[in-house]
Amino acid sequence: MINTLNTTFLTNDKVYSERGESQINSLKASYLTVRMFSELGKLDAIPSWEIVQFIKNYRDLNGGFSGDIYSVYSVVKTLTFLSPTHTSSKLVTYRLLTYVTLILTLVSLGFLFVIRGKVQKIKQTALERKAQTDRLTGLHNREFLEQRYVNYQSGKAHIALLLLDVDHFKSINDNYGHLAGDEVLIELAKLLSDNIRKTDTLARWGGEEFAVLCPATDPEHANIFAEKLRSMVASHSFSKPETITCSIGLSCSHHNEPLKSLFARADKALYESKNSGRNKVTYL
Ligand SMILES: Nc1nc2c(ncn2[C@@H]2O[C@H](COP(=O)(O)OP(=O)(O)OP(=O)(O)O)[C@@H](O)[C@H]2O)c(=O)[nH]1
Repeated sequence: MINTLNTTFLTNDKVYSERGESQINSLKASYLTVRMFSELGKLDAIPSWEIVQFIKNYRDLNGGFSGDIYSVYSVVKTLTFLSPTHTSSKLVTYRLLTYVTLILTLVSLGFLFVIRGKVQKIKQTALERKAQTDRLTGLHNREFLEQRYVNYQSGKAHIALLLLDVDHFKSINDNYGHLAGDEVLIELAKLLSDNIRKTDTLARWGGEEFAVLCPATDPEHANIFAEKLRSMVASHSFSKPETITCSIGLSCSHHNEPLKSLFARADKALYESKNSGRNKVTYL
């Protein structure tokens, strides 16, 4: 197209015009504008830089465009922008960008979904752990021990339950203060947890009372273990007061015995240990 224009409209004095002769800029401009519009369908075939270059040849002496040529230049620019190739390539780009954005959004959403699920699980686990943990000592609480008992019950072996209660704990509070009493409970919790098997479950049953569940433990070994704990507590050096003792009630489960009845015997045994002078182990 540019060659055609060149040969058709180039005048002797190298000025383009409507009729190939005119030196009037406005005529050149209007012709080129109309021509560009009519070529709109073919605009794809002409690289825009070629057209732009063509028009740039009309720079004035100072290197700028005269008003008319400048308007043609602008029209070409606009037409180039509106040309099907330009539009369609833009459309492809937009479409591509949309797909990429969509994929990125989906991936991000999926990622967020997974993260959210994990955070929720962590929160849930933390909540469950909190609900099953004694705040003062950090030991498991009664609810946790009850659940463990159900798990232990799957086997046929004995399960031993020890109830351990600090002797005269009220007098510790009275003589040394409630905080010192708390410290005794914390120290005792650590001492006990350091001296049970990994398979045993230690819990703070309430107040100054602790419980130990020992799976696969017959009465003979449960007695030996309870006695070991009792003497260990009695000989341990605590902060304030230095010495404390504890009484222990012990029972071993019969086949499929509910925790309630196992606990009732251990509690009765503990009561007997207290009544027979404390710092003792009783098995029932
Ligand atoms: N410091 C402290 N004291 C507690 C806590 N829980 C319960 N107690 C106290 O423990 C004391 C238990 O007293 P009692 O039930 O009379 O038993 P005891 O003085 O240990 O006497 P015996 O069990 O018969 O040897 C009460 O004074 C409770 O207030 C606790 O978390 N911290």
